[in-house]
Amino acid sequence: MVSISILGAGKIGTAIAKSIKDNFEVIATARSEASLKRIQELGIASTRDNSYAVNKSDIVIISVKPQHFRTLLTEIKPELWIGKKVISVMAGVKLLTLSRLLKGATVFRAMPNINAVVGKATTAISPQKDETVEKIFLSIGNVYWVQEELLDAWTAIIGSGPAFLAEIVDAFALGAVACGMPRELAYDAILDMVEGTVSLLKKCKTHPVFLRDQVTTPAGTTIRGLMVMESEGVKSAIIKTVESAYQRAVTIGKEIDSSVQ
Ligand SMILES: NC(=O)C1=CN([C@@H]2O[C@H](COP(=O)(O)OP(=O)(O)OC[C@H]3O[C@@H](n4cnc5c(N)ncnc54)[C@H](O)[C@@H]3O)[C@@H](O)[C@H]2O)C=CC1
Ligand SMILES: O=C(O)[C@@H]1CCC=N1
Repeated sequence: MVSISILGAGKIGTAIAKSIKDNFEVIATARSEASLKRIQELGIASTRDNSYAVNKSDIVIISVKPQHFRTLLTEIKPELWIGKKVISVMAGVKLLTLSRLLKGATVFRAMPNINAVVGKATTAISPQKDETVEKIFLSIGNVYWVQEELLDAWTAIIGSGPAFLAEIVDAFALGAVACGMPRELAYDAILDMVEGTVSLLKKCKTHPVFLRDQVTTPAGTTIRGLMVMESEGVKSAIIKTVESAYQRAVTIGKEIDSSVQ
């Protein structure tokens, strides 16, 4: 069985570990006693020793925060990278930086999202297709092989996107409460509505603007809401939200890269 180590089993690392543990031999690393125990309770081997984990595995997934990457590397003997496939899910960190630091390894950069927790992640991977790497990420959802140039944008839209959508869902719920709807009912109904809208957009391959126009009855309710969205700059705010997250991914990449020159 192919063995995989997951270095830094936090939110994303643990979601990946849980999904692949039946098809791969998995060992996950963490720093605190509580995290090590939490991983063990999921039926996954765990250790604090990153060198030991890398040494034991064919494939390594790096899922610490970019800011913790350098420290992590100091804990691993450089010769251990030779011959390994190493997949980084860290935001921003470039393939060039990875191959500079992980000499002798074949490096991949993947960007999943938190929907991995329910097997519905949407992951982009670079640089080129590898069956085992693809199998790992198919365990948590859909996989797209893309050019590395797209990964920072992917991070901003697909990686961070669940957080932005969660904010929008919450805003809908607050609106519902403002109109007198009980909060719990509002959340349930809003999530149903979001799911249904997504199905409609996907199934009919409908352009979002066409769907909007189908809902918008002349002199009806929707146009009044759309007028407020327009005057409050909601669309523009969302475009800027994504762009700002993208810029941060680019900056993280530069910061990590310059720290290893
Ligand atoms: N949370 C998300 O939705 C997504 C996160 N990512 C990326 O995944 C990475 C992890 O993000 P999260 O899981 O959200 O963060 P997290 O903070 O939940 O997980 C990181 C874990 O690594 C551990 N860690 C740090 N240094 C370590 C070391 N030297 N040895 C062992 N463990 C160590 C931390 O204690 C923590 O548990 C980041 O680089 C982020 O950019 C990518 C896609 C989505
Ligand atoms: O916020 C972050 O930096 C990470 C990357 C994508 C989602 N979470």
